[in-house]
Amino acid sequence: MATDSWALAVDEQESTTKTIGNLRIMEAGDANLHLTEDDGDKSDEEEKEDRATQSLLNKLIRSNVVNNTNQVEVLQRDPNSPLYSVKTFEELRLKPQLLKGVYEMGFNRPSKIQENALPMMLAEPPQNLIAQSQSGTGKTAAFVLAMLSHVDPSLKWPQCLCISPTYELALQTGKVIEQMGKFYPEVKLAYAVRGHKMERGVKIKEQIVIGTPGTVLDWCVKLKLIDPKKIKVFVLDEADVMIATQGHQDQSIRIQRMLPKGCQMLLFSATFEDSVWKFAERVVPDPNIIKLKREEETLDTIKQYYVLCNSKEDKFNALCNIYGAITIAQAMIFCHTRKTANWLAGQLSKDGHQVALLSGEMVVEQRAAVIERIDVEQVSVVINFDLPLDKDGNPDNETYLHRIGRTGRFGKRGLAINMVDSQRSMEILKTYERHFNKKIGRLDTDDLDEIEKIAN
Ligand SMILES: Nc1ncnc2c1ncn2[C@@H]1O[C@H](COP(=O)(O)OP(=O)(O)OP(=O)(O)O)[C@@H](O)[C@H]1O
Repeated sequence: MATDSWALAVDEQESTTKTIGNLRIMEAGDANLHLTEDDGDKSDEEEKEDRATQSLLNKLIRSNVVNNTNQVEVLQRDPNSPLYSVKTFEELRLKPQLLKGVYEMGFNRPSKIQENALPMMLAEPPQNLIAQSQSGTGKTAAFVLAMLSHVDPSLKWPQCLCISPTYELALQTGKVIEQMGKFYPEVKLAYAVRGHKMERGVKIKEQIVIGTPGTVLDWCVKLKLIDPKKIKVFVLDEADVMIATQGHQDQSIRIQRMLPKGCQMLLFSATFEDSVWKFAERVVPDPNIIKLKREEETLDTIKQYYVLCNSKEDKFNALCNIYGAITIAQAMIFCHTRKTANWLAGQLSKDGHQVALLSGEMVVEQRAAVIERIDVEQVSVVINFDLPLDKDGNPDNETYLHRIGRTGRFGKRGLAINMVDSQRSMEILKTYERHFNKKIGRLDTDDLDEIEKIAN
C-alpha cells in the first residue's frame, strides 16, 4: 500500500467481517457473482465455533486496515503520567530492521489504535494493556511489533508468549510475526499447536512462541519445554473468541499464573461484553485500557429498491432482467437456505453467469479459498433474494445493514435490491425502511428502461 489508500479504503472491512458468519458465497473461476446463504438455527456450540471461523475468515479477506473515525478512549493506570501518542513509526524508535519490516508490509503510519497502543507497549518499564477495537483495526500488527521489539535475539529461549484461540488463528498471527520480522532473522518463532509433537524436556530455543492454550500449557507444565519464568511479554489475543471455547479461559489463567512478576501482559479483543471484561481483569493486572468504539455504518451512499415477486422462479426472472439491463461487475446475492442458494446457482450457471457459492456446509478452508478469490471492491450490487431475518423470523437490522453495506464503497454509489415475495416480507421491508430512515423505492423489473435508470 504505497498511498494512504488503507486509510480510505476500508470502512468495508467490518461489514464483511460481521457478515461473514452468514455470508456463504458460491464460486467458479473468476466469478462475477456470489451467492450466499444464511442458515437459520445454530446451537451454542456451532455459534462458538463460528466465532473462531469468522475471525479467521476476516483475517483472510482483509488486506487493509479498517478506517475508524471514532475517538480512541484511553484509560491510563497512572493518570498522572503523560499520555504519548505517535503519528509516525519513526517516533517509536524501533530497531531499524523492524522499521524496515513495517514499511515492507506497506504500513505508512500507525493506525488509530496503534497511535496510542504502541507507545504504551514499548514504554520502559513495560506497561500492561487491555485493548479493544473491532477486527481489522491493527491490533495484531501492534502486539507483534511489541513482541519483536522486546526480544533479545542473543538469548536462546522463549521470551514472548502469545496465545490464540485456535490453531488456524495462531498460524495467521505467526505469519504476521514472520512478515514483520523479515529483516530480523535472528529472532525465531515456534508454534505450540496441536500436531507439533515435541519430546519431553528438550528446551525450546526460539524467542517467540505462539500457540493455543492447551498446547502452551503442556509445553510449560507437562513437557517442560518452556520456562514460563523467563517470559517477558505475554499476549492473549482474541479474548472474546478465547472465552467462547470450553476450557480455554481456565488454561489461559493457569498459564498467566506461572509468569513472573514484571512480565508484560497484553490482552486484545474485538468486543467487550461483561464476560470478556471480567476475564481480562483476571489476566491483566493494573492495566492501561484502550478502547475504540465501533464505527457505525450508514446507508447514505446506497440506493435501495424492492421488487415484488410471487415465487423463486419469479425472483430469478427479475434477476435476469436486472442483469439484462445493467452492467454488473460483481453482485452478492443472499439466500435464506442452502437449497435456494444451490438452486439459484444452478439456474444462473445455466444462464451463462459465473457463480461462486459460499455455504454453511463448506469447511472453513473451502470458504477461505472462495473468499480469497472475491474482490469485495468490485461488488456493485447486493441482492437480497430473501430478506434477512433473525432466527425467530423477525427483521434483523444489523444483518441488513452489513449485507447492504458491501456495496457503495470507495465513494461509489451502490445498489441494493430486495426481493419481496409476501405480505410478511413487505412488512419486514417496511421495518428496514423505518429503522434506517431511508426510502426503499419500488422497482419494476419488467421495465428495462426503469432498471437502466437506477444504475445511473
Ligand atoms: N498501520 C497500518 N497501516 C496499514 N495497514 C495496516 C496497519 N496496521 C495493520 N495494517 C493491516 O490492516 C489489516 C488488519 O490489521 P490487524 O490484523 O493487525 O488487525 P486486527 O485488529 O488484529 O484484526 P484481526 O483481529 O481481525 O486480525 C492487516 O491486513 C494489516 O496488515
